[in-house]
Order: sequence, then structure tokens, then C-alpha cells
Amino acid sequence: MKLPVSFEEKMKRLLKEEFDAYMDCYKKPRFYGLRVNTRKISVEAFQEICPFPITPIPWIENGFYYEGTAVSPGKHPYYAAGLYYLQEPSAMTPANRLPVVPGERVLDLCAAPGGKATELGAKLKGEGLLVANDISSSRAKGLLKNLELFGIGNLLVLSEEPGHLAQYFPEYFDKILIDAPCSGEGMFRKDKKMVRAWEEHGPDYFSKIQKHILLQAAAMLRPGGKILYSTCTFDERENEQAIEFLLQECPEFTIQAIVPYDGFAEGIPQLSNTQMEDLKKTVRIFPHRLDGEGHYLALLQKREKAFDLSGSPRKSGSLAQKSQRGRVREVPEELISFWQDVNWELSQDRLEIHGEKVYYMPSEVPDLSGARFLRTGLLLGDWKKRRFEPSQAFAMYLKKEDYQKILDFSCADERVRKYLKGETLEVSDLVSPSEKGWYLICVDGYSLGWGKLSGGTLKNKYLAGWRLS
Ligand SMILES: C[S@@+](CC[C@H](N)C(=O)[O-])C[C@H]1O[C@@H](n2cnc3c(N)ncnc32)[C@H](O)[C@@H]1O
Repeated sequence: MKLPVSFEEKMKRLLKEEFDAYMDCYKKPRFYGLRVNTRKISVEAFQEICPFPITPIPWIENGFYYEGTAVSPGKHPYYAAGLYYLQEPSAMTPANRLPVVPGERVLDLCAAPGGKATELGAKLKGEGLLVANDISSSRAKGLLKNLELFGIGNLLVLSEEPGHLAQYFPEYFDKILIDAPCSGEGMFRKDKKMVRAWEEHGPDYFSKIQKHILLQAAAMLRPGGKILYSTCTFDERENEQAIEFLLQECPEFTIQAIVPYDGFAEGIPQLSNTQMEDLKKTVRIFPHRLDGEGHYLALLQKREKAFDLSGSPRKSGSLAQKSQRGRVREVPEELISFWQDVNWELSQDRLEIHGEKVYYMPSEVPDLSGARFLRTGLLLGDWKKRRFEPSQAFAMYLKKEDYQKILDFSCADERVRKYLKGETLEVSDLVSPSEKGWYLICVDGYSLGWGKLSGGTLKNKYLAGWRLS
């Protein structure tokens, strides 16, 4: 593979005696990974049902390698059920090493297409709030789809410039992930197009953007909160020097140790302008040291305010009060009737209706007037004239035990693929022809979407844009 000369020279300076081992990696194939969605299935249960060979990624509890030239996990019905995300192994590290617990307020600031946001959402286990943002609205659409597929409901998906976002969320978040736009040097082996992109926009271009994003994230973090900053590049201007810049601008931040793994390398203080010793706690990932591509990670903590030693995270982050627009005074009869088959209790104060769309909001949402958002909360469905039609996102959110009318097919049943293609199904062997109404279609116990039953035939309600061609 032909690499830019100036890049090779930089890597020689950076890696010294390890340079030859690094260059040898370009002669080897890339690695393929998948990450199990623990919101839907345990790692052990997935290992039991996984229909193709996988081997554990040693530093990611829910990550596995698969043989990408032999199998296509993206085409399997379990993918359509949101049981896993396909992701290059080292790219799993940032969301894995940001300590997120259920109930927290978490921001993924550069989130599309959702490789990290889906993991952060899974870690929240349906409690707290995930705000997933990407400046590109077209990329944010893909992000929303992946979060829906993963069954994440406690979320806001936005497409905002970070500086504008910071006006809505002052000192609000417990945890922030910045998977920064970068020059992508760590992805040269995986994607040759990255070399051309690097020649157009290199480290100097991205370093300015990264500094701006870091400062905005700092303003949105509550005292005591943590930021995980990551790039998939090797250049010091985008890595050690970006963190050095933040610490100089915001001295209330300190660098924290990252859960170690033998294959990680330390950050390199000598690459910063002030030889900042603590940069050793940041992590560099090189493809010649582990089976993955290149990354950089830094975990940062904002100091607690001296007068707030009680440490209640909820004291900071005064937000504009949310308007009452969309709030439901009376739950529509059609929704009540549909809900007879749903096994969880609807909390009326979390329902919002905008036009035909019915949403189930996270327990706490700020006023987002003026912000560009793609989704607030879980889209339950459409309230049309005298009927309620449940959404694809709602189907993906539901577990089998959450709904009473289930049609559960084995993965080997050819009707699964027919369903995913949008075809009408014959199901009279499974339900009495007298039954009718909305059925949750599952594969081996995991939801795929809706079907509407009438006279022994199942009308396909799988979202048109998601169908297999
Ligand atoms: C490395 S990618 C994120 C990948 C994503 N975290 C994932 O794991 O799937 C960086 C993202 O930053 C977005 N971006 C570019 N400039 C930005 C800016 N100024 N502010 C916020 N996001 C930006 C890009 O649209 C891109 O989606």
C-alpha cells in the first residue's frame, strides 16, 4: 500500500524501533469485529446462538472477531433484530472505557453513525438520558436508525454545531464522549480512501476543529463529570497536544487512568509542547501491538466545585424549563386500547403528541426550542383517525415479554427473510384464523417489527426503508 512520504516519516519518528513492525501490518488483512447489544441479549446467550464462528476481543467484554471475508453478519436476521453492531475492534474501545452507569446524563457529541452511541445507550439500560449529536444532518439520520435498531428509547438525537448545543446544556452531562472528526491515519489499512482524504485535510485542519469541540464539551460537563476524547489518528497535534490545550485552557480538568490492556501503549508526553508527564495516562492503540487498527484515547475529569462537596450531580446544569407543548391531558382511547397488549405501565406525564406522532419522553428533557433535532424520546407510533399504528422504533424497543401478541419464528424459518423483505406471510399454522390485530414479529425471541393479522394472513408492517432488497 502506498502511504504519503511525510506520513511515513512522522511514524518513523514516533515509533522509532517499532516502525518496521508497524509497516508490516499493511501487508496483513484488516480485522472485522461485532459488538453485542447487551440491552437486548447477554454476551453468554449471544455466544450460544451466534450462527457463525466468533472469537473474543480480549479487551472488550462484549466484542468479538469474525471472519469478514467468509461471513456477512450484516445480512443475518439477528442483525435486523439489533443484537449486534459491526465495528472495527479498536473503535470499540472509547465507549467501552468511558464509565457510564444507568441513570446518568450522557452526551455523544460526534456520534454518527452510532458506533459508540449504541454502546453508551446499551450501558444506560434504559435509565437516564442519551443525547446523540452529529453536525451532519444526513449522517445523523443513520445514527437515529442505529439507535432505533438497538432499542434505545431514552434519547435525544440532534444535529447541531457543538457551540450551539452548549447553549442548551450548560454543565449538564455526567459523561461526554468526543469521538472527534480527525485525519484518520489509523484507518489507512481498513479504508484506502482515507489516504486521499488525509491529503486534502490533514492534522492541522482537524486540530482546530478538535480544540473547539473540546472547549464546548468542557462547558457542557458538570463538575465531577468525565470526558472520553478519542481519535482514529496518530498525529500528536490531534492527540497529546489537543489534550494539553484543554488542560491549559481549563485547568479544572485532570487526566485519568484508563482501564489497561497489555496491547495498549502509553500516550507520549514528549510529543506535547510542555512535556506534560500525565499524558502517559492517555492511550495509544497501534495495529502492530494488538489485533485492531489505530486509535488514541484520553479520559478527563472536571474537578468538583469546592462548595459542592456533597457531590450531587443533579445540582448543576440549570436548564431552560421545557414548554408544555405536546403534553397529553387525556390519553387517546386508541392508544389505551392498543396498550391492553403491552405489559408495561404507561406514565401519562411522559407522553407527548405532535401532529400524528406519539412520543414517550425521557423522564427529563430540556427545552430544545430552536435546536435542530431528529428525535426526542421513543417514537411510539402514529395516532391516526380512530386508530393507533405502532412504530418500528417501538417494536425494536420492546422485549418479547413486554407484549402479549407475539409471532416468534425460528431463524431457520423462511418466513423470517420474507418478513424482512416486506412480504405478506401465511401464519395460520401459528394462530387461529379468528385472531386479529397487531402482532410483534420476533426471530428466536427477539423483536423485528410489526405485522397486522387478519384472516390468518399477516400484513407486513416492517418499515419500508429498512426492508431487505
Ligand atoms: C469519527 S466520526 C464519529 C464516528 C462515531 N462516533 C461512531 O462511532 O460511529 C466524527 C463525526 O464528527 C462529525 N463532525 C465533523 N465536524 C464536527 C463538528 N465541528 N462538530 C461535531 N461533529 C462534527 C462528523 O460528521 C462525523 O460523523
